[in-house]
Amino acid sequence: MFCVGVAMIRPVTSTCARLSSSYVKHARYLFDLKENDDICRQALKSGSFYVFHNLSPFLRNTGNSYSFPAVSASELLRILIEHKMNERMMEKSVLIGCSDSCAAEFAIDLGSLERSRLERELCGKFTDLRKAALQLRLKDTPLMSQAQALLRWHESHQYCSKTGKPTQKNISGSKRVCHANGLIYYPQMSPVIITLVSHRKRCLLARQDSYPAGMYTALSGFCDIGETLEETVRREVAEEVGLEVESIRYSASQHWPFPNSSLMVACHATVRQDELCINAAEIESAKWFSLEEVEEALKWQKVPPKQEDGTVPIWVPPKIAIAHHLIQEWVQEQRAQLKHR
Ligand SMILES: NC(=O)C1=CN([C@@H]2O[C@H](COP(=O)(O)OP(=O)(O)OC[C@H]3O[C@@H](n4cnc5c(N)ncnc54)[C@H](O)[C@@H]3O)[C@@H](O)[C@H]2O)C=CC1
Ligand SMILES: [Mg+2]
Repeated sequence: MFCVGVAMIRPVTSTCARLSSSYVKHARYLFDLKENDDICRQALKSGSFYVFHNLSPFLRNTGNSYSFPAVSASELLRILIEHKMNERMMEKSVLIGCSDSCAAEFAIDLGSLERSRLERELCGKFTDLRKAALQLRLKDTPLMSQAQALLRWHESHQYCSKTGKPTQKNISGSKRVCHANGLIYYPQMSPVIITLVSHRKRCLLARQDSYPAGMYTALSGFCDIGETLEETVRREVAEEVGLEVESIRYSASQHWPFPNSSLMVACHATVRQDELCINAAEIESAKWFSLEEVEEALKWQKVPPKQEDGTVPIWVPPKIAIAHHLIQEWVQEQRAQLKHR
């Protein structure tokens, strides 16, 4: 048996014999859902739906934490009918994944329905994405961010930039097509590098004037067109703090939904010397930090309160940000080096 609700429709790719790995089966089913409108339309009838209202995700308070719950297809249909909406509105959904048991998962924006009534019916609240990202369990935030990013992309790509005519999404929402000239638009992410620069036993953290008071983080910047990631690291470090990068080491990556979808590529870099020349147009302040100072900054789980002198202690981005991961990684490496000395 392949998957619930799609047995009658022949999948495009899943006919390969001996797909033993469940991960591979899962990936192939997702491919079918993305590419085949009939399979995806069928899956809409049995899938689950994460709901948004004007791009704010729906969260439910579950006592000591918040969840990002999904509604079933039948529940969504009932809501649409009760709110006097056409049931074809379900096709405004975008595919965001499928469960281990191959039940398709969609996201839908119910911004045209009355918000407070929906919140009462679903027993929760539509919450601004930034606030929601801090309230939700860490493991649930990537799905919520991905869903919002895809819905936002569709909302802002309704017209062809060449012909000015409306574009039409395929059922899964993996693309939009301009039928006037056949142009296909795919959801976009902007590549951004984030680099934790270090020199001997200290690392460099910086802040922009738009950051919350006291928050320092690693250097970041969008890739210019035609640049490699390594070139972006070198340019951004030179541009922002006037240092020349000596070596670069890849660490990890992350989808970041604020303010538009970015693919954050996180690296460690070392520099030849430590004299800073800060570019005031981009950076408000940048400083070298010792291991002890970074450990102190990492102690704050949320925005620290003001001290008696009115200043806010130095803190670093929360765990949802890949910057936090980079800084933690550096701390661990420093501690390991101390042990081996
Ligand atoms: N997840 C994380 O840990 C972190 C994420 N970030 C994200 O990284 C991104 C880049 O941060 P910045 O250092 O401010 O970048 P940046 O140093 O490149 O400066 C931003 C400027 O770059 C220009 N720019 C070039 N391409 C752009 C594009 N595709 N979209 C928007 N602006 C573009 C604009 O003039 C913009 O004002 C931001 O979206 C920020 O939210 C930043 C730090 C930590
Ligand atoms: Mg920057």
